[in-house]
Amino acid sequence: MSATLSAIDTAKFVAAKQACTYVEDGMRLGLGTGSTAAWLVRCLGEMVEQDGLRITGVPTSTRTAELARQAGIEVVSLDEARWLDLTIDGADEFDGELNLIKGGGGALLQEKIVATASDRMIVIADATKKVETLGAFPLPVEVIPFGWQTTKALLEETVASLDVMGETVTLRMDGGDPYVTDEGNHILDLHLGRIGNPRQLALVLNQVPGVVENGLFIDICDIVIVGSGDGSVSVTDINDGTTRTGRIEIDEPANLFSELD
Ligand SMILES: O=C[C@H](O)[C@H](O)[C@H](O)COP(=O)(O)O
Repeated sequence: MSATLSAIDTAKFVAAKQACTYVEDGMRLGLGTGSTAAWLVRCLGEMVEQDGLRITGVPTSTRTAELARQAGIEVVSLDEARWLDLTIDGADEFDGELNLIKGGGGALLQEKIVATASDRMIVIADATKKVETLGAFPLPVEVIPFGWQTTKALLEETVASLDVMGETVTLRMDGGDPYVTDEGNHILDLHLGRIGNPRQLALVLNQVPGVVENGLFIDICDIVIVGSGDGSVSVTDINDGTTRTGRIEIDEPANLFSELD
């Protein structure tokens, strides 16, 4: 096993490390899902173990719950926590207004509920996630299994009348079977190419019977932290309109990397 992080893992790691500077003792935290959020969970676990940080975490998927427990983080349900100080999560795309596409890993429903129940949401990402206009990444929509083909047809009809480039809708598969979310639902991926009006689309999609939630996060994210392979980070805060840059020193990547396996 190599002790050197790849540029993409370094970018994710430094973004996660920078996000940890927002975490204070006693906080109730929403813990995102995905490869970037996994770095966050590892970094938080290290702070719990080495610095005695006391936090409770509400995971946004069974995968993250398992990872958090392994990292020594106290895990509670959202109903136990009720309201959270901060949620830190990854994203598939974000634009200049910090609107997001999420759900590439299938966890959008719990992620949106948890982020919405938080005082603040921070997204951690590498630079590939930044886009001028959302939509190159297929937009995930969680639908109930009952009548999903009818829901798919209704979604195709719906997006055809909106300001988007493509209209193809595909059922996400897992091997030979439809992908099943933590809530027992399926995911329809909307290949839109370009989303002209994400705010309108987010509202319209949720009007289609069978749709549980869509992966557009509008007015939910407060801060985006972008990490780079050289250890630099940029922090954009939508509330005060600032972007700051800095650098994270990566002193012991080998130790953190060894926890990946
Ligand atoms: O459902 C998954 C989540 O929305 C992830 O946060 C998103 O897909 C980004 O994942 P990653 O950090 O692995 O690119």
